Amino acid sequence: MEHRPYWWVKERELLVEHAYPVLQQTRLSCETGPGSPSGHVMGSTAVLFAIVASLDEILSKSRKISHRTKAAGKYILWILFGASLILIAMSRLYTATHFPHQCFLGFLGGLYVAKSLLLDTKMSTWWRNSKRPKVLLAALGMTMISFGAYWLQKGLGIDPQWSVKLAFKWCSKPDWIHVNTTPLFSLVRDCGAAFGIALISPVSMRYTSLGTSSCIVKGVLIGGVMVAMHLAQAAIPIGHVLTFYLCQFMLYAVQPYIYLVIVPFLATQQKVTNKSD
Ligand SMILES: O=P(O)(O)OC[C@H]1O[C@@H](O)[C@H](O)[C@@H](O)[C@@H]1O
Repeated sequence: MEHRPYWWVKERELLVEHAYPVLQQTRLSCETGPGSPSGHVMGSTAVLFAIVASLDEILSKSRKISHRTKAAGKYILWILFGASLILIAMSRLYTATHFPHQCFLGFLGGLYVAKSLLLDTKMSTWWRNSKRPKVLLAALGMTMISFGAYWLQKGLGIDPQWSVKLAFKWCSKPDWIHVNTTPLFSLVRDCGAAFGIALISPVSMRYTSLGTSSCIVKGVLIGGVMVAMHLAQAAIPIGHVLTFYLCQFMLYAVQPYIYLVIVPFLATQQKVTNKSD
Protein backbone atom coordinates (compact mmCIF):
# COMPACT_ATOMS: atom_id res chain seq x y z
CA MET A 1 0.00 0.00 0.00
CA GLU A 2 3.08 2.29 0.06
CA HIS A 3 2.95 3.28 3.69
CA ARG A 4 4.83 6.17 5.24
CA PRO A 5 7.57 5.27 7.74
CA TYR A 6 6.04 7.22 10.66
CA TRP A 7 2.95 5.04 10.71
CA TRP A 8 4.38 1.88 9.11
CA VAL A 9 6.66 1.39 12.12
CA LYS A 10 3.66 1.44 14.46
CA GLU A 11 1.53 -0.83 12.30
CA ARG A 12 4.39 -3.34 12.20
CA GLU A 13 4.63 -3.22 15.96
CA LEU A 14 1.03 -4.37 16.17
CA LEU A 15 1.75 -7.37 13.93
CA VAL A 16 5.24 -8.45 14.92
CA GLU A 17 6.64 -8.72 18.42
CA HIS A 18 10.15 -7.85 17.29
CA ALA A 19 11.07 -4.29 18.38
CA TYR A 20 11.14 -1.63 15.67
CA PRO A 21 13.04 1.66 15.85
CA VAL A 22 11.36 4.63 17.47
CA LEU A 23 10.89 7.31 14.81
CA GLN A 24 10.73 10.83 16.12
CA GLN A 25 7.93 12.81 14.51
CA THR A 26 8.19 16.46 13.52
CA ARG A 27 5.78 19.21 12.58
CA LEU A 28 6.13 18.03 8.97
CA SER A 29 5.69 14.29 9.55
CA CYS A 30 1.94 13.99 9.61
CA GLU A 31 1.26 13.86 5.87
CA THR A 32 -2.05 12.18 5.19
CA GLY A 33 -1.66 10.92 1.61
CA PRO A 34 -0.17 7.57 0.61
CA GLY A 35 3.63 7.62 0.65
CA SER A 36 4.41 7.02 -2.99
CA PRO A 37 5.64 8.80 -4.98
CA SER A 38 6.96 11.71 -2.92
CA GLY A 39 4.94 14.78 -3.92
CA HIS A 40 7.66 17.15 -2.70
CA VAL A 41 10.37 15.44 -4.72
CA MET A 42 8.10 15.14 -7.76
CA GLY A 43 7.01 18.80 -7.71
CA SER A 44 10.53 20.09 -7.07
CA THR A 45 12.02 17.89 -9.78
CA ALA A 46 9.46 19.06 -12.34
CA VAL A 47 9.91 22.77 -11.61
CA LEU A 48 13.69 22.71 -11.16
CA PHE A 49 14.22 20.56 -14.24
CA ALA A 50 12.15 22.95 -16.36
CA ILE A 51 14.11 25.96 -15.05
CA VAL A 52 17.56 24.37 -15.36
CA ALA A 53 16.87 22.87 -18.80
CA SER A 54 15.67 26.28 -20.03
CA LEU A 55 18.74 28.05 -18.63
CA ASP A 56 20.93 25.36 -20.20
CA GLU A 57 19.29 26.06 -23.56
CA ILE A 58 19.72 29.83 -23.17
CA LEU A 59 23.44 29.28 -22.40
CA SER A 60 23.82 27.02 -25.45
CA LYS A 61 22.25 29.62 -27.75
CA SER A 62 24.21 32.58 -26.37
CA ARG A 63 26.85 33.96 -28.74
CA LYS A 64 28.39 36.36 -26.23
CA ILE A 65 29.66 33.69 -23.84
CA SER A 66 32.78 31.62 -24.50
CA HIS A 67 32.61 27.86 -24.92
CA ARG A 68 34.46 27.25 -21.69
CA THR A 69 32.23 29.55 -19.60
CA LYS A 70 29.14 27.92 -21.09
CA ALA A 71 30.36 24.45 -20.15
CA ALA A 72 31.23 25.60 -16.61
CA GLY A 73 27.86 27.35 -16.24
CA LYS A 74 25.95 24.26 -17.33
CA TYR A 75 27.99 22.07 -15.03
CA ILE A 76 27.19 24.30 -12.05
CA LEU A 77 23.49 24.44 -12.94
CA TRP A 78 23.10 20.66 -13.09
CA ILE A 79 25.16 20.16 -9.92
CA LEU A 80 22.86 22.62 -8.13
CA PHE A 81 19.84 20.75 -9.53
CA GLY A 82 21.13 17.39 -8.24
CA ALA A 83 22.22 18.80 -4.86
CA SER A 84 18.84 20.50 -4.26
CA LEU A 85 16.94 17.32 -5.00
CA ILE A 86 19.19 15.21 -2.79
CA LEU A 87 18.61 17.67 0.07
CA ILE A 88 14.84 17.67 -0.49
CA ALA A 89 14.74 13.85 -0.56
CA MET A 90 16.90 13.66 2.57
CA SER A 91 14.57 16.05 4.39
CA ARG A 92 11.61 13.82 3.48
CA LEU A 93 13.47 10.79 4.86
CA TYR A 94 14.45 12.72 7.99
CA THR A 95 10.85 13.66 8.80
CA ALA A 96 9.86 9.98 8.41
CA THR A 97 7.41 10.79 5.66
CA HIS A 98 9.07 8.60 3.02
CA PHE A 99 11.16 5.56 2.29
CA PRO A 100 14.03 6.14 -0.19
CA HIS A 101 12.40 4.37 -3.14
CA GLN A 102 9.34 6.65 -2.81
CA CYS A 103 11.60 9.68 -3.27
CA PHE A 104 13.24 8.03 -6.27
CA LEU A 105 9.82 7.38 -7.84
CA GLY A 106 8.97 11.05 -7.18
CA PHE A 107 12.11 12.04 -9.08
CA LEU A 108 11.11 9.89 -12.10
CA GLY A 109 7.56 11.26 -11.95
CA GLY A 110 8.88 14.83 -11.84
CA LEU A 111 11.05 14.28 -14.91
CA TYR A 112 8.04 12.89 -16.74
CA VAL A 113 5.84 15.85 -15.74
CA ALA A 114 8.51 18.36 -16.81
CA LYS A 115 8.97 16.70 -20.19
CA SER A 116 5.32 16.11 -20.93
CA LEU A 117 3.81 19.33 -19.59
CA LEU A 118 6.32 22.08 -18.87
CA LEU A 119 9.12 22.02 -21.40
CA ASP A 120 8.67 23.04 -24.97
CA THR A 121 8.48 19.50 -26.32
CA LYS A 122 6.23 17.79 -28.83
CA MET A 123 4.39 16.12 -25.95
CA SER A 124 3.52 19.43 -24.31
CA THR A 125 2.43 21.46 -27.32
CA TRP A 126 -1.03 19.89 -27.45
CA TRP A 127 -2.29 21.50 -24.26
CA ARG A 128 -0.51 24.80 -24.73
CA ASN A 129 -1.76 25.33 -28.26
CA SER A 130 -5.14 23.62 -28.04
CA LYS A 131 -8.32 25.63 -28.15
CA ARG A 132 -10.47 26.05 -25.06
CA PRO A 133 -13.08 23.29 -25.69
CA LYS A 134 -10.38 20.62 -26.08
CA VAL A 135 -8.57 21.58 -22.85
CA LEU A 136 -11.93 21.92 -21.03
CA LEU A 137 -12.75 18.39 -22.13
CA ALA A 138 -9.37 17.17 -20.86
CA ALA A 139 -9.97 18.89 -17.50
CA LEU A 140 -13.43 17.35 -17.30
CA GLY A 141 -12.01 13.92 -18.20
CA MET A 142 -9.32 14.27 -15.53
CA THR A 143 -11.91 15.22 -12.92
CA MET A 144 -14.22 12.37 -13.87
CA ILE A 145 -11.42 9.79 -13.84
CA SER A 146 -10.28 11.01 -10.42
CA PHE A 147 -13.72 10.93 -8.84
CA GLY A 148 -14.49 7.68 -10.72
CA ALA A 149 -11.41 6.08 -9.16
CA TYR A 150 -12.60 7.26 -5.74
CA TRP A 151 -16.03 5.69 -6.15
CA LEU A 152 -14.62 2.55 -7.78
CA GLN A 153 -12.45 1.94 -4.74
CA LYS A 154 -15.47 2.42 -2.52
CA GLY A 155 -17.42 -0.04 -4.66
CA LEU A 156 -14.62 -2.61 -4.37
CA GLY A 157 -14.65 -2.27 -0.60
CA ILE A 158 -11.32 -0.38 -0.45
CA ASP A 159 -11.40 2.74 1.70
CA PRO A 160 -9.98 5.57 -0.45
CA GLN A 161 -9.23 7.46 2.76
CA TRP A 162 -7.17 4.66 4.35
CA SER A 163 -4.05 6.79 4.57
CA VAL A 164 -5.88 9.67 6.29
CA LYS A 165 -7.10 7.24 8.95
CA LEU A 166 -3.57 5.96 9.54
CA ALA A 167 -2.29 9.52 9.86
CA PHE A 168 -4.92 10.30 12.50
CA LYS A 169 -4.15 7.05 14.28
CA TRP A 170 -0.38 7.45 14.50
CA CYS A 171 0.43 11.16 14.33
CA SER A 172 1.70 12.12 17.77
CA LYS A 173 0.12 15.61 17.68
CA PRO A 174 -3.25 16.17 15.95
CA ASP A 175 -2.22 19.82 15.40
CA TRP A 176 0.36 18.61 12.90
CA ILE A 177 -2.30 17.15 10.59
CA HIS A 178 -3.26 19.61 7.85
CA VAL A 179 -6.26 19.35 5.56
CA ASN A 180 -4.19 20.55 2.59
CA THR A 181 -2.20 17.32 2.68
CA THR A 182 -5.19 15.03 2.09
CA PRO A 183 -5.71 13.24 -1.23
CA LEU A 184 -9.16 14.86 -1.56
CA PHE A 185 -7.66 18.32 -1.19
CA SER A 186 -5.07 17.55 -3.89
CA LEU A 187 -7.86 16.33 -6.14
CA VAL A 188 -9.89 19.53 -5.71
CA ARG A 189 -6.79 21.71 -6.14
CA ASP A 190 -5.57 19.93 -9.29
CA CYS A 191 -9.01 19.86 -10.89
CA GLY A 192 -9.46 23.57 -10.10
CA ALA A 193 -6.09 24.38 -11.71
CA ALA A 194 -6.93 22.23 -14.75
CA PHE A 195 -10.21 24.10 -15.29
CA GLY A 196 -8.43 27.41 -14.74
CA ILE A 197 -5.89 26.55 -17.43
CA ALA A 198 -8.67 25.40 -19.75
CA LEU A 199 -10.49 28.71 -19.36
CA ILE A 200 -7.47 30.71 -20.56
CA SER A 201 -6.49 28.31 -23.36
CA PRO A 202 -4.68 28.43 -25.70
CA VAL A 203 -2.07 29.09 -23.04
CA SER A 204 0.80 29.69 -25.47
CA MET A 205 -0.81 33.02 -26.40
CA ARG A 206 -0.63 34.10 -22.78
CA TYR A 207 2.89 33.73 -21.63
CA THR A 208 4.97 34.37 -24.71
CA SER A 209 5.53 37.93 -23.56
CA LEU A 210 6.44 38.38 -19.93
CA GLY A 211 6.95 42.02 -20.47
CA THR A 212 9.41 44.76 -20.91
CA SER A 213 9.64 45.68 -17.24
CA SER A 214 12.74 44.98 -15.18
CA CYS A 215 13.28 41.73 -13.32
CA ILE A 216 12.62 43.64 -10.07
CA VAL A 217 9.16 44.74 -11.23
CA LYS A 218 8.33 41.19 -12.36
CA GLY A 219 9.69 39.77 -9.11
CA VAL A 220 7.64 42.21 -7.01
CA LEU A 221 4.51 41.45 -9.05
CA ILE A 222 4.87 37.69 -8.76
CA GLY A 223 5.88 37.90 -5.08
CA GLY A 224 2.90 40.16 -4.35
CA VAL A 225 0.49 37.76 -6.03
CA MET A 226 1.95 34.83 -4.13
CA VAL A 227 1.50 36.62 -0.79
CA ALA A 228 -2.07 37.63 -1.76
CA MET A 229 -2.86 34.01 -2.67
CA HIS A 230 -1.44 32.83 0.63
CA LEU A 231 -3.61 35.31 2.54
CA ALA A 232 -6.69 34.35 0.52
CA GLN A 233 -5.99 30.69 1.29
CA ALA A 234 -5.73 31.43 5.01
CA ALA A 235 -9.02 33.39 4.91
CA ILE A 236 -11.06 30.44 3.63
CA PRO A 237 -13.28 29.25 6.50
CA ILE A 238 -12.86 25.56 7.36
CA GLY A 239 -16.16 25.18 9.22
CA HIS A 240 -18.29 23.99 6.30
CA VAL A 241 -16.82 21.22 4.14
CA LEU A 242 -18.59 22.02 0.86
CA THR A 243 -17.90 25.77 1.08
CA PHE A 244 -14.30 25.05 1.98
CA TYR A 245 -13.66 22.83 -1.06
CA LEU A 246 -15.64 25.10 -3.38
CA CYS A 247 -13.55 28.11 -2.32
CA GLN A 248 -10.33 26.11 -2.75
CA PHE A 249 -11.46 25.00 -6.21
CA MET A 250 -12.15 28.60 -7.24
CA LEU A 251 -8.89 29.87 -5.75
CA TYR A 252 -6.87 27.37 -7.79
CA ALA A 253 -9.00 27.93 -10.89
CA VAL A 254 -8.30 31.66 -10.80
CA GLN A 255 -4.51 31.35 -10.41
CA PRO A 256 -3.62 30.49 -14.03
CA TYR A 257 -5.49 33.65 -15.06
CA ILE A 258 -3.59 35.75 -12.54
CA TYR A 259 -0.13 34.34 -13.36
CA LEU A 260 -0.51 33.97 -17.12
CA VAL A 261 -2.75 36.92 -17.97
CA ILE A 262 -2.78 39.61 -15.26
CA VAL A 263 0.92 39.45 -14.32
CA PRO A 264 2.18 39.59 -17.95
CA PHE A 265 -0.35 42.36 -18.62
CA LEU A 266 0.93 44.45 -15.71
CA ALA A 267 4.54 43.68 -16.63
CA THR A 268 4.09 44.81 -20.22
CA GLN A 269 1.44 47.42 -19.58
CA GLN A 270 0.02 46.27 -22.87
CA LYS A 271 -3.01 44.15 -23.44
CA VAL A 272 -2.09 40.48 -23.81
CA THR A 273 -4.54 39.21 -26.34
CA ASN A 274 -5.80 35.78 -27.10
CA LYS A 275 -6.47 35.09 -30.75
CA SER A 276 -9.32 32.74 -29.85
CA ASP A 277 -11.24 35.48 -27.96
O1 LIG B 1 4.46 13.01 -0.79
P1 LIG B 1 5.05 14.11 0.05
O2 LIG B 1 6.46 14.48 -0.33
O3 LIG B 1 4.89 13.88 1.52
O4 LIG B 1 4.22 15.39 -0.27
C1 LIG B 1 2.84 15.43 -0.08
C2 LIG B 1 2.42 16.78 -0.57
O5 LIG B 1 2.65 16.76 -1.95
C3 LIG B 1 2.47 17.98 -2.56
O6 LIG B 1 2.71 17.81 -3.92
C4 LIG B 1 1.05 18.40 -2.37
O7 LIG B 1 0.95 19.70 -2.87
C5 LIG B 1 0.65 18.43 -0.92
O8 LIG B 1 -0.72 18.66 -0.83
C6 LIG B 1 1.00 17.14 -0.25
O9 LIG B 1 0.85 17.34 1.11
